[in-house]
Amino acid sequence: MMAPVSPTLPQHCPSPRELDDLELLLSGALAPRTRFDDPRDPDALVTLDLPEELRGRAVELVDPEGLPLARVEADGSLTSLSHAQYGPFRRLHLTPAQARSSYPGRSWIPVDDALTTDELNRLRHRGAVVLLALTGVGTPRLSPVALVRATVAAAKVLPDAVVVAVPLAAHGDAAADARLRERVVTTYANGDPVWPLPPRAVEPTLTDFPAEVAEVVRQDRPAPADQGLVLFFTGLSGSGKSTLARALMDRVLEQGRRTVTSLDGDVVRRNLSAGLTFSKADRETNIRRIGWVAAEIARHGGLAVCSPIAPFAQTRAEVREMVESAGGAFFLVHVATPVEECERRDRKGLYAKARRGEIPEFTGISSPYEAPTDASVVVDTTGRSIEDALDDVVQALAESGLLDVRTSDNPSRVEPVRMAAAPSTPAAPAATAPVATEAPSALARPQRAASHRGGSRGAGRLTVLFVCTANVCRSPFMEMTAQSIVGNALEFASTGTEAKQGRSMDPVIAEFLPEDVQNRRFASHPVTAEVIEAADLVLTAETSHADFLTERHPQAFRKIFTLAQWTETVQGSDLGGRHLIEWAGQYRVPSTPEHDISDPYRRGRERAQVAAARITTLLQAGLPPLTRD
Ligand SMILES: Nc1ncnc2c1ncn2[C@@H]1O[C@H](COP(=O)(O)OS(=O)(=O)O)[C@@H](OP(=O)(O)O)[C@H]1O
Ligand SMILES: Nc1ncnc2c1ncn2[C@@H]1O[C@H](COP(=O)(O)OP(=O)(O)O)[C@@H](O)[C@H]1O
Repeated sequence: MMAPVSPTLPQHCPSPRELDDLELLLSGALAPRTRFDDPRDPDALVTLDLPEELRGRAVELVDPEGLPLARVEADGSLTSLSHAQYGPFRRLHLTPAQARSSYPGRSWIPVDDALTTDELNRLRHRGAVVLLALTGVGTPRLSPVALVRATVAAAKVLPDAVVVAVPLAAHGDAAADARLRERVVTTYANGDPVWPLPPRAVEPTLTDFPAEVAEVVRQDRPAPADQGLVLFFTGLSGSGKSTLARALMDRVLEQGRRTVTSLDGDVVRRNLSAGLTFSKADRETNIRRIGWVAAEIARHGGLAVCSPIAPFAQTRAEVREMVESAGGAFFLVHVATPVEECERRDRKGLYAKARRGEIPEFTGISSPYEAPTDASVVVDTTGRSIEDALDDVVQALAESGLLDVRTSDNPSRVEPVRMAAAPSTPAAPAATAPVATEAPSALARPQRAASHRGGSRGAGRLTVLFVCTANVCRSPFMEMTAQSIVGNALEFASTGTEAKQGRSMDPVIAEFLPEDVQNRRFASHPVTAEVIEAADLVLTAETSHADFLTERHPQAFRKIFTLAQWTETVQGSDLGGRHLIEWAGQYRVPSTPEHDISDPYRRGRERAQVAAARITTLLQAGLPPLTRD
């Protein structure tokens, strides 16, 4: 009997294990148990863990999508509200009663792994059989869906076999789970013979299965290098998580074998976790969100690189669990740079603020960081170059068999460049990284078929792309002023994150263009992946433009700066051209709100004049170094 859905009851989504148990309780497969925490459950296995505030109350149990499944009373008794309608192989999920009426008089074979050719040969002599695929959380060595697929494939090899799927979960007590399994199988067989397969002496290999079964097993257990993978960097602010994560992503992208999704702490907080604070609860929510997204990426065989602080061991463990249950591998990198070094770097000035009490709950100062005990690799970046520290991660990854991005055979690898001139921050990397004595090697550059706006790329000439919002005011002003400053030494283009095609330049700011470029024709262009790819350097008006581009074109992040950030970064460097861009990509000063050139469009002549003057000053300082060899 189905009870009507009650809108007034509090709802609760049970864990995957509890959902499996619920299905079997409602189907009668766990008889004599009819409820969670049933006194007739001698092993107290089938339990329901309700949140404190719901205990002792009637509650509606819902599936992860909110479909009400059952009502559980204060005494634990259950009333079915609806049955799960979908899910792979749902048609094979029969209740014991349905199975009995559909398949009387057959032999029952409990199955919890793909069946080998030998095992199937034994079953050939059993006549009509039901292969009872026990697919619950934590039981099969294959994923639940793959177990059913493998069992269906195996049934086709037999003369007369059908498949019934039962989500019999494991509860963490091997002996009690074995008793429960026997009981469930007996309930299904209902007096018909049960033929368990004998235990295996050795683990089968792919050649031990019939071809169709082997194919299912192969797909479900990909080689480590083909598995979904989550690289999770954890450590204090300023420890080097983002730097190492980015450098690693570069390696992956250079290889071109895999795509990669970046879930950087700062970027996630501006998007997925916008509005969250740094309280313990909000940090946990933040990390769980990252974990959820990363696990979904891993589920589809992708690679996610996460770099939040993630200070709590329990939440990191939850992420590991999410990723592993999605079939992915979880590789934890502890960037263990001590707080003293992070504070000395203080790239964002946050430690100083935290010391002054201006930032409450700052990790490492006034909020805890629980160092992992389960890291796959631990890297202290103090006094080491980025490449050197990265090598620890790369080596450990290669040894794990999960990902090999070693580059000894890769001629395009750029060795660390000279660091004679560090950016103006006191925590300049020159202080922590050894100075390489050799001259920087030339960058190997991919051949590009198309160049922006049809302009042919001159021999070795660098292309600088300017970006603002609509490509009618700040970025065209940058493009034309840049041409006036350095002439043909560099190639320039501009675009906008929300630009339309073919709009002309704002006449108000155009008034302030240098004379030699006044009255040039201009038409706006929306940004495209090709435009970003074709540029050697991308300079934006505001941080938001740089973020916009970096999030959509993560492989280009090294060459994307705000104009003011670029100019500040390269001041004092004696490098030039491509080497300068490469160096700045590694050692940029952090972008700050003060770097933004705010939009003067339609805000009057005076604002336009201020913006024009600032852009001109920045270009005069930031472009000439690019023309050096
Ligand atoms: N109170 C406090 N504690 C720690 N960090 C703070 C805080 N307030 C702001 N920030 C800045 O936020 C970045 C850390 O965000 P995360 O999302 O990685 O933190 S957490 O994992 O949720 O704990 C961190 O960036 P990273 O330096 O990249 O780690 C800081 O710049
Ligand atoms: N060996 C190294 N590995 C990583 N970062 C380093 C290293 N040496 C110096 N640094 C500097 O330390 C800072 C680390 O900042 P960041 O990567 O943003 O840290 P986090 O993401 O952990 O906050 C950067 O300025 C980086 O250039």
